[in-house]
Amino acid sequence: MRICVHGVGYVGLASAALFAHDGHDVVGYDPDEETIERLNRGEPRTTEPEFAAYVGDVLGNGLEPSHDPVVADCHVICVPTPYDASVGAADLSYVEAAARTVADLLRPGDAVVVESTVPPRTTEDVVAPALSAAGLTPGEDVSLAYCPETILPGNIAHELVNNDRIVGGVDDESTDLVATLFESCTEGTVYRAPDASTAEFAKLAQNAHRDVNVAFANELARLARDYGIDSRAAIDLANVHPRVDVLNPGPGVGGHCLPVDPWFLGQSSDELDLLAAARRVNDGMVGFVIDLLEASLGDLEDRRIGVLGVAYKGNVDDARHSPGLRLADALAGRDDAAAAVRHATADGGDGRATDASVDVRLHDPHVEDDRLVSLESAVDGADAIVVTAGHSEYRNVDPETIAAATDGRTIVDGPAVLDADAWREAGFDYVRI
Ligand SMILES: NC(=O)C1=CN([C@@H]2O[C@H](COP(=O)(O)OP(=O)(O)OC[C@H]3O[C@@H](n4cnc5c(N)ncnc54)[C@H](O)[C@@H]3O)[C@@H](O)[C@H]2O)C=CC1
Ligand SMILES: CC(=O)N[C@@H]1[C@@H](OP(=O)(O)OP(=O)(O)OC[C@H]2O[C@@H](n3ccc(=O)[nH]c3=O)[C@H](O)[C@@H]2O)O[C@H](C(=O)O)[C@@H](O)[C@@H]1O
Repeated sequence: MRICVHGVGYVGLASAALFAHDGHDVVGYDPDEETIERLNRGEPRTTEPEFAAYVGDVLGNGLEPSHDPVVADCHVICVPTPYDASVGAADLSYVEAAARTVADLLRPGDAVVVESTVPPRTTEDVVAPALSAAGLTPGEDVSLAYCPETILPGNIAHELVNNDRIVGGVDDESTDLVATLFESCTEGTVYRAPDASTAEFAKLAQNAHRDVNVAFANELARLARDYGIDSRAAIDLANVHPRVDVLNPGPGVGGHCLPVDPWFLGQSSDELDLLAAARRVNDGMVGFVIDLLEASLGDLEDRRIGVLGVAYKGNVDDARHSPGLRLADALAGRDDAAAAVRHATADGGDGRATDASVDVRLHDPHVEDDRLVSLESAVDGADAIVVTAGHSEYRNVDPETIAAATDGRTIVDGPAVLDADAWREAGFDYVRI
């Protein structure tokens, strides 16, 4: 089958490679020139060697990167779906643009799959009408189904092939056709949803579930501090119960999925309550880190703080909705950060931005960003260091070497990746969430 994947970022490239490995003739279309050039050079944008090898096996050999979309038996839409906080809704402009592109290429009998994460009813109410505008009706002339992607950045090569899938079409024939396509290329079970909207809802429910569960761990961490208890020790003990599985607290929930998907779920409903509270708890962790810094340093005015890790979590290169960047903005007292934190706490949460102007130095070994400096510069003369992403590189940093460079002796270990004893022995006030 000839398949055209629209958008070859993190998700589209993975899907395109999956289809190519199954023997399909795949074109990976992206309007971003650099993305296509990188692929043409055989340099996919990933920090995961296994996934790079998986893509490398098919690049130019079943998977052709392209600046132009092409006629195909199946079109797969993997474009961005950011959250537009100014209007409190998903920005579906990329999905709409991709659907219009597909509409111009569609032939009777072709199939269209939406993989982008979208609010419930998007496939039915946004994609289907855009496709129909060019004359072919989904469910009658062409197939249309929603099949969410569930790969975990950090473990893409494994999850791409092994995760179960959900497929929901605008009619049974669409569901069957797309489910059969995925059954052929994956090892997991492919579940048929009653319709596209149920599949969209289920995807969002998965991410909202994780967001709420991280919020639970984060709230326990804040409670534990008030009792002078190490939250991680308490959580480990709580987890010995066979039906309890508390996640890890940390400096906040980042990435472009968990922080936005609960809002997608509540976009056309007034019922969002627990999920909104969880969002406030997770966004408020930046304020909690500032509390920890103040407890150790006192007033933060004119302090120098090294923030290590601006990726949204350990060992990835993606800095979207990064807790590290939000902390840096809040410490520097930037207006946009203050506004974001106020937004998160509008209902009385306790995240906050400082009024102080702090000299923040950012470091990350995986992310490309002009604001980043070397590790040496990030810690040089620092009053405190905060680890905000649990990259493997930070585990091996020698506390004695850092102590020789810093002015202060405060370290806040957000994801708890450091050797507490070693840092304490080097004279640091070691604090973990
Ligand atoms: N990154 C992840 O781990 C996961 C992401 N998702 C969802 O998948 C979707 C895509 O996310 P990512 O791959 O992370 O985004 P991304 O930003 O890495 O990639 C999206 C690509 O789409 C391209 N694009 C933009 N407009 C286009 C158009 N009209 N036609 C064709 N291509 C276009 C962009 O140039 C970009 O390369 C989002 O809805 C996201 O929520 C779902 C599961 C996992
Ligand atoms: C339900 C679920 O596990 N969804 C996954 C999630 O990927 P993502 O990398 O965003 O998830 P993650 O590893 O939980 O990390 C999200 C954020 O939550 C934080 N986090 C995570 C787990 C934890 O115990 N504590 C914690 O603080 C991370 O540090 C990070 O900032 O969202 C992806 C997506 O939809 O984009 C999805 O494909 C993935 O399967």
